[in-house]
Amino acid sequence: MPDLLLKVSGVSVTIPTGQGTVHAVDDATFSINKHEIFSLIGESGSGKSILGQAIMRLLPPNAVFSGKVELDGTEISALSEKEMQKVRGKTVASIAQNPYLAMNPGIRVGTQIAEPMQAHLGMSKEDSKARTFRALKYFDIVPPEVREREYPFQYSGGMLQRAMVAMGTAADPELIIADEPTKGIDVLKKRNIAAIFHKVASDGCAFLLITHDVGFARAMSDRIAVNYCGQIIEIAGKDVFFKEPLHPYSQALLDAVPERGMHPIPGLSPSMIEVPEGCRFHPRCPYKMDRCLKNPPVVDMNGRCVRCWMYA
Ligand SMILES: Nc1ncnc2c1ncn2[C@@H]1O[C@H](COP(=O)(O)OP(=O)(O)OP(=O)(O)O)[C@@H](O)[C@H]1O
Repeated sequence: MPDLLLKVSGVSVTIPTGQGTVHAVDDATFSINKHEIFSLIGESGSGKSILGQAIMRLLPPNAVFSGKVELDGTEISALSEKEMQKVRGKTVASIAQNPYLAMNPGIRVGTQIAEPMQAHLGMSKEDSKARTFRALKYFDIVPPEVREREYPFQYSGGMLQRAMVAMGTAADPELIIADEPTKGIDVLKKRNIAAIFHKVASDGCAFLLITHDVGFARAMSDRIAVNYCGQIIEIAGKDVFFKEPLHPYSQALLDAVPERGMHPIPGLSPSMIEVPEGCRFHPRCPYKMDRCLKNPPVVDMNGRCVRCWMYA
């Protein structure tokens, strides 16, 4: 039996806006095992980041959350903000999209990497400094005694990205949530990020990768979840998923990648405010049936899940 780390049960998030209520996440249910790399893929605006924020409890202040998130047996969705602050960084850490926004420009990089070690592991300044040196070397940020004293603007983009991973992993979290780690970076840097993540994962850390980069998800993951219009519509092991995606949206998403001819997905992405009735993909689905106007059940086939009437 794999060792369960994260269990997300029936999580929904709505965000009231002047234009109406955004149904950002609807009934998300999945789990991540220890040491597993789990990717959440899907079109831009489909609610992937909001789901990551819901797990970290870093939602916009007006967002309405329901459901349950358990991490290592603790229901973190029921913790007070003060208790959650201890969990953030220590058990679950996030790596943001943009290192230039995520790191404080006025604080030396070494100090920023050492901070979670002091806050979460109770390390002294000296011990955290020694460990920061080791982390900088580990992530090829050298020479550490020079780099440690530098500010973010003195780093190259790739180096800063690695420093951000060093910061995220500083307190040995069990789970890292990385939101679009390859956004806007070239192929070479993407390979670097993949290598770094594999290195961290081989040391025992699990990952929730949030990405619309299907190729990156394929190279990295053990399992894949596909998000469409706020709902997870398929979860499968990486190999079976890429060999035989079941949901018509998953099939269309894979056909849209360059290796498969870049066929555009027909129709427009639906509004997250006025979401389609029943199956949210039915207005664009080539296999649409009458019953697709009703909410499809999630069909579980030995751990492979698909939200589609064709398999019910
Ligand atoms: N603070 C907010 N207030 C209102 N709506 C928001 C807010 N943040 C996100 N949304 C909306 O929630 C929906 C989901 O957004 P989210 O950022 O999670 O999508 P995504 O799949 O991560 O997209 P991307 O890949 O472009 O980051 C979108 O319709 C977005 O406009």
